[in-house]
Amino acid sequence: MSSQTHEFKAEVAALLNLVTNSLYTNSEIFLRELVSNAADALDKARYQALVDSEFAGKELEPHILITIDKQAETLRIEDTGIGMTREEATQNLGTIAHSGTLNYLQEVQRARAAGEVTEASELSLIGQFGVGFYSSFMIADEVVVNTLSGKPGSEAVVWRSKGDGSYEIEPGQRQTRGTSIELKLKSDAKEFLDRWRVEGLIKRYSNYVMHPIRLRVIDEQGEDKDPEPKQINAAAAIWAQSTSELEDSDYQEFYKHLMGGFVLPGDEPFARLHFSADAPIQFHALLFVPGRAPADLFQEDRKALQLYARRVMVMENCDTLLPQYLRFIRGVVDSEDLPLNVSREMLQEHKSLAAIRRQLTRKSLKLLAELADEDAEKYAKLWNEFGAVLKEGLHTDGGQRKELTELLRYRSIADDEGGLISLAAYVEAMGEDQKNIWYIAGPDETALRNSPHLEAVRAKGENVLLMSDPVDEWVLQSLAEYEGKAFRSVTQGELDEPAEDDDADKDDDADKDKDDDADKDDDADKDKREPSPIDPLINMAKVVLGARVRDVRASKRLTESPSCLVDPAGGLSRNMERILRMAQPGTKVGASPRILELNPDHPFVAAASKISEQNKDDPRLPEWVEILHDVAALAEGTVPDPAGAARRFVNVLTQVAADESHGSAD
Ligand SMILES: Nc1ncnc2c1ncn2[C@@H]1O[C@H](COP(=O)(O)OP(=O)(O)OP(=O)(O)O)[C@@H](O)[C@H]1O
Repeated sequence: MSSQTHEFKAEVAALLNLVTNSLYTNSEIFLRELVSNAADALDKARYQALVDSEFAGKELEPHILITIDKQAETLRIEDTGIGMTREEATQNLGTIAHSGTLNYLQEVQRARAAGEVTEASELSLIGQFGVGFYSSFMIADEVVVNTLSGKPGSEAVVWRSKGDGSYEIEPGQRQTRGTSIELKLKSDAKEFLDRWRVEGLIKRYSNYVMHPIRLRVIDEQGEDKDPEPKQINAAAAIWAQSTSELEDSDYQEFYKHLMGGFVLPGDEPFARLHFSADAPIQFHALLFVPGRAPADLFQEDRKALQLYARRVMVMENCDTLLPQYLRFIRGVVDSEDLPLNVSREMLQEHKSLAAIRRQLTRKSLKLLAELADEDAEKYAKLWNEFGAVLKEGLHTDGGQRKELTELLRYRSIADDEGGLISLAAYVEAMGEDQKNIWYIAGPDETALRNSPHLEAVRAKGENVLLMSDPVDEWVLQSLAEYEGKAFRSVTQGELDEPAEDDDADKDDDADKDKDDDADKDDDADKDKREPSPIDPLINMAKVVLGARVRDVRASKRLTESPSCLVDPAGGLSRNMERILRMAQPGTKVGASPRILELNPDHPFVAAASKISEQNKDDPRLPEWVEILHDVAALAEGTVPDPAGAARRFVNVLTQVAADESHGSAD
């Protein structure tokens, strides 16, 4: 087949434009990207040779050769990897493998224009996303790829492009399996013809690539200075070395390699776990808890642990080695006991992996628990990054519930600075009279801290956990109690009642039974209610508010505010309803009427009650009742009719002003 010219897909053209025009400050990353592609190709070849008996080039020694050609002013990165067929070259080098890459680049460009991105933060983002093959156009006027696939019957192809919107593809001459990528360096990129510059970059970014990387230099006269090119990377399986042989700096270097080459100051890992196991399965593991949550923590194709079998990488991202709720952990697992010549799908199912996973899970949780014990400050940072993910485990992994429960941390009203508290510390600080672990849940922590619902509990000197993470109440459904103390919401039921029926609390379905339960509890409440001095106002309020409230009653939880809205005991909390609606848009869950509680000791409530007692037809009463309802809704940010509420407030203020000017006129 002869030479053919193809246009790049639109997104590649856009990417190239961004790469050549915005990323010049970090142009050196191209070498790491190309070396990492070459290493991937070598891993793939090694694996393919094991599973496909027809695969060509089995005799080739896996390695990467970098050639600096000072005479031709080119840099070549060559591997004896899997190679590409014509179709693969068209597909892989003509389109963008990761859709996220383009979005990321656009974001960098936008943020740069707005002055929000520093060079360092951009570098760390590149490390996370990888700009890939196209980064070569940052430093090259032309890129020529010579490749031969190991697939039986493949023909060599040459792919070339100037990065200007099109590429050419034609038959090639390459005789051995693998790929060479030749870069015709731009005039301002001649620094990459310098041996020390290139060697330094390899040591910095690619030292732990598990294949030998060799460097060869051809001088200005075309003379080969290194007929036997020397290896410039360590290529060591650090995880298989004993901990006593390794220094902290070795781990730091390896972590950097694992994270794509960049770790910003302050983002160093929170903890690491390096161990080898012999029975029942032999394996080495080197795991890190990263110092910062990655951008892809909640994405399907996020980075996971690398799986090696006898030093051969068999899976770049093996997400079966740890449960989902530990998905933020990064590292390497290498086992002698895994079969190499099976498909990835079969490997994922292999029973050894389940055994490794059990050990890794147990040890990882222990590592976190130790960190929490030894360095509360560091653990608090870790919790802020990964707490939301860890909490998922309480729902999904009953076997580790105890360990996970001890890892939970909450902010609480006892600490205005936002410090975290464990459940153990909470229970430890409980007074003799306190029966429950109090919490308040809602979307906004500041609103929670200021909530009127806390008043009586706070006045008694009891602490309340603040739960502003959407998963918090879900977690409580699988927890229900800690050390025999039930979790109780300060916004639900009567505060001095014992904990409600657990079953009703645990059920997260807003089904009919649940509502019936809540009704039952509520009716029971009504029957045994003591008479209150504000009963006249309560009766009046029930008439004025009608179906908008489930009930009106005198409050035992308010000491300062005049009113608040509470959820019935045993029913779904307002926050939970909100979360269910978010999780299942269009569902009918929620907005069920709530209970209005009035504070008998508040002067406004007392005055309103006195008026209702003396003259239940007083024209001010309906508006005052509405105001008490408005104030309660306002405190939690759920006023149904803001304009109406504002009008009512102004009416009262106008009245106060009129009374005042009367008073001063007298
Ligand atoms: N040296 C090589 N040998 C064989 N295939 C290669 C080589 N270099 C690149 N490729 C192919 O081209 C594809 C695109 O490479 P590119 O670097 O753009 O993305 P990637 O490596 O898949 O992603 P990332 O760089 O984000 O990890 C690769 O997935 C691979 O299939």
